[in-house]
Amino acid sequence: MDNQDLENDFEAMDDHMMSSLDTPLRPDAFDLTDQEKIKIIEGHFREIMHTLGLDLTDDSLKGTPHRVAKMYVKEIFHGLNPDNKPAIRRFENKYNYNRMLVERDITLYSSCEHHFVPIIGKAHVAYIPGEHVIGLSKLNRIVQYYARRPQVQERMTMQIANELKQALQTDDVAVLIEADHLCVMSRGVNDVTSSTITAEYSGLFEQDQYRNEFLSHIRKK
Ligand SMILES: Nc1nc2c(ncn2[C@@H]2O[C@H](COP(=O)(O)OP(=O)(O)OP(=O)(O)O)[C@@H](O)[C@H]2O)c(=O)[nH]1
Ligand SMILES: [Zn+2]
Repeated sequence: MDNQDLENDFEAMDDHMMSSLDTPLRPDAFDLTDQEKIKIIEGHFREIMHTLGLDLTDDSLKGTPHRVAKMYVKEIFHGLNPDNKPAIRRFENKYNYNRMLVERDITLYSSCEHHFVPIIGKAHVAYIPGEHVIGLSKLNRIVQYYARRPQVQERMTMQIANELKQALQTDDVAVLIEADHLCVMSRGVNDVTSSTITAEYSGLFEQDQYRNEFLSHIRKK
């Protein structure tokens, strides 16, 4: 293998690493309107319920296909559509606040992409402002946007960290997610006590001093 091959190989690897951070979407993912998606999903979900043997003329069940379809498109998978990405306005860091800002215990509801059952947990995020700050609630909104799609926890953690870096124009960000996966708790291995922790540290947070400060803040109650 000559140098050029090696370089091409690294580039391909880079591309792969970049794109593997994105939620896998079809190129024509946004050709349908929300209303069209709801209609199609409703039909498929009716089929699933019918196949399971449920009586769709029953008063309590007949609205379920539509409810599930609307919930998928408008609520729990709302973050698949980039139109729903939170608008984030950057403000000048007028106060020159340059210590750590931690937003802890952010409620996180997501869905496991392997089983389509809930992932429930908390996200803790931190950054060290450079020239810019953003509104506090935008940190929660970024977490919620990436949570509201079929996910694996590792990718969700990285997606949130990357978005924070872009929004805040700094590499000094930390994200830690602790979550319970219903697919582990209520089926399969049926383990109700284990939980999953993932973290991403970049910039100054790669240093022990900053990482430990972040960890001590999120441990305090
Ligand atoms: N790495 C990772 N794995 C996950 C996540 N959520 C669910 N999984 C795992 O995805 C795996 C899917 O594996 P399979 O063996 O195909 O699925 P399964 O037969 O239902 O597996 P069991 O859950 O062991 O019964 C399971 O081990 C899940 O626990 C996640 O966020 N990250
Ligand atoms: Zn799962």
